Amino acid sequence: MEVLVFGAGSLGSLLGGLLARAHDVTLVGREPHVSAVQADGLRITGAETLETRPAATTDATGASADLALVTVKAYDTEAAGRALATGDYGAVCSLQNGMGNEDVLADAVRAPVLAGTVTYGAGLVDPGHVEWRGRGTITLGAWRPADDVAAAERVAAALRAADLNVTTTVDVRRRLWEKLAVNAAINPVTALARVGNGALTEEPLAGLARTAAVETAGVARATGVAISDETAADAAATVVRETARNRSSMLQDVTRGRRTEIDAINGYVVDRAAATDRAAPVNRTLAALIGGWERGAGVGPSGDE
Ligand SMILES: NC(=O)C1=CN([C@@H]2O[C@H](COP(=O)(O)OP(=O)(O)OC[C@H]3O[C@@H](n4cnc5c(N)ncnc54)[C@H](O)[C@@H]3O)[C@@H](O)[C@H]2O)C=CC1
Ligand SMILES: CC(C)(CO)C(=O)C(=O)O
Repeated sequence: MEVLVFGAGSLGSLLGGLLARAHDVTLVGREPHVSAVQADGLRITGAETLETRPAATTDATGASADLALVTVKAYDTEAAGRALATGDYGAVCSLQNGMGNEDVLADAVRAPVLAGTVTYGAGLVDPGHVEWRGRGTITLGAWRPADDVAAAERVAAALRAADLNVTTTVDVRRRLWEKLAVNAAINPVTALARVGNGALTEEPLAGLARTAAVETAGVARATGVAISDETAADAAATVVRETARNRSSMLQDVTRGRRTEIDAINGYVVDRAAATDRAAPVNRTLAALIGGWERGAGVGPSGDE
């Protein structure tokens, strides 16, 4: 299969490198990473060590592939959609955190849009070198009911052919909302308190994170997605325990002075709460504090290094 990975940063480089074991992969990224991959290939270290040689480019204009995986940060999805709209793809699949990405892509491209959640962990440590920080699972599904569910099965089979751990779901919206509850609970609390994920096992941060997750579940239900308070709270608490030694992506962003994905996480919860006449005071406060920091620190607009 021809696979284009739009957003060759941490996650995109890891998945693109792993997929290159079985498929014809092109990474779309930025310099100096792209030149390093073109010159010396891509090195993966960590959970496994391997060297692969995907193609790499900074310009996807007019490209075509059986599958485009989107792995840019949420604030770059519109630009990714515009670039992908110039090309021809069998399917376009977002593997990003946060909500709203799939709708942006579906409005931009003609191909079926798939959504996926990823619990693999990755970090780009040097140009041409990505660290595989955790094995995980990819859960995929078709975004719009009219989209071909068979496309999700084809993509899942292709990813499995490269030894990725993939499941499919007929209810990917629910899966995305569950992940949203986890990110809404952990990311801003760790970023604001400047603590690793494990600190959220103890009060007062445990209670704050739990309230953000439960509030997110209430907003999900108001939009027609059935997630119980317990499911959301337990999902967040489980991820806190399983990733106790990790620093969340939002904590890493604020400590590096980079834009965060707050708008697509707690900001999204606040928007959907307003649209369904619900209150989401904890998510609103967390979003306002991180958003206020972003404006005060002058980060963006692309958030890139
Ligand atoms: N890093 C991880 O372990 C995981 C990340 N995610 C999610 O995956 C998404 C990506 O995260 P990361 O890989 O960590 O971010 P990242 O910032 O490392 O990678 C994104 C890359 O996209 C590139 N990019 C953005 N716009 C571009 C454009 N127009 N043309 C070419 N390249 C472009 C940037 O240069 C950057 O290198 C986020 O939504 C994140 O929340 C989800 C699970 C795990
Ligand atoms: C699950 C979690 C919170 C792990 O750190 C994450 O997805 C992130 O840091 O963005």
